[in-house]
Amino acid sequence: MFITDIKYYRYGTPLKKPFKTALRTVEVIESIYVFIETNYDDVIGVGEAVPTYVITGDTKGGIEAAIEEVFKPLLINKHLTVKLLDEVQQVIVGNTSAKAAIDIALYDLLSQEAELPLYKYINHNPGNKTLETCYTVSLNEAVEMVEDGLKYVDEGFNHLKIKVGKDNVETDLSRLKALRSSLPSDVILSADANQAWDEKGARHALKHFDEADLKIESIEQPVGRYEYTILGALTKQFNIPLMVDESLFSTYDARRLVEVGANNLWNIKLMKTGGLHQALKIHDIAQDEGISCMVGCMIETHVSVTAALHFSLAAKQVSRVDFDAPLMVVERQVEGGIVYEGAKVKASEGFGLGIDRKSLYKKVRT
Ligand SMILES: C[C@H](N)C(=O)N[C@H](CCC(=O)O)C(=O)O
Ligand SMILES: [Mg+2]
Repeated sequence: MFITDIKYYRYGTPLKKPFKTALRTVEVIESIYVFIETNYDDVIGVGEAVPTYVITGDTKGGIEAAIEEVFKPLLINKHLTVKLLDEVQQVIVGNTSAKAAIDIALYDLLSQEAELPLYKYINHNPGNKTLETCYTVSLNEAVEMVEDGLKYVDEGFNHLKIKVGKDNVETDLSRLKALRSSLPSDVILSADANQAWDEKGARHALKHFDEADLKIESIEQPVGRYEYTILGALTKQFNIPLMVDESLFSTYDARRLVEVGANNLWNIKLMKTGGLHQALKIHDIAQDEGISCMVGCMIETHVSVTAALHFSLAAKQVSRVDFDAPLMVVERQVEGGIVYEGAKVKASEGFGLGIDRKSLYKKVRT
């Protein structure tokens, strides 16, 4: 099988309500869907990138330029082989979202060719596991956050990830207290600060989180992306487990995080790693170090989140997932792929991603 063309299309999917973090507010998922065509008319690989420039540095124009100027010349007229996965990572630095879309589409093709669902094709520490996604409560006033939290619990979600870090710590804690006292006691609450604090601010916040005794299961990314040493020091100093998110893009990051002792929990996302190929390498480092991983997502739709699900099913260290973004949309654009049953997430039948590629292609092209 060889690659004949690569097509890509922008497509906006409105959210039911704005998604708000300490870093940004989003109202529409701005996907770039990628289709890799082959010499077999009915065999296409599909991928997705999103422009989360505040985290990855990737814009819509940048993603398209990387595909047009770098990945098309690299891939068109090449035979489909596993070697291409390495070449995609090496041909350009950065550009992890464009790499993710291409890597996902290549994995979709490779697993279709092998006539296997993607998670079986990866065959990397295969294990049968049941995964449940958490649901994120956006940063709003306490009353609205409690209202949202109650709704998500009612819909079957037992783990809520609460966004913090935009206002002062006292305000964050009053929101968390309101949630803790309004929700059933067995609901797991975690927090995500999205790099909100400097070192002093993080120490102040984590001290108060420890003292408040609100049974917050973990807190994600208290400080900026390159603050590896501070993350290590905070991990050692405070009781609340720290989850690394924005500081973990590459195997370099993973090794740095191990060195400094930021080893409680890692959040792996395909838009940061440039797809599954690098995510598996980060996973291997986590496995060697006994670090438990969550697989998360940006504000993405079903295509890239389905790829993240297959990765999670195949990767032993992945014990939790944050796949709520596709549930936030007004109307689902993609048929097939990830199946949600309340909080439970499953892969659909079918080879590769199990997505109806042709109907998506038809929809986004017009
Ligand atoms: C959508 C997911 N639940 C989530 O919270 N992801 C954020 C980043 C999302 C974005 O800004 O697109 C995270 O874990 O930091
Ligand atoms: Mg996060």
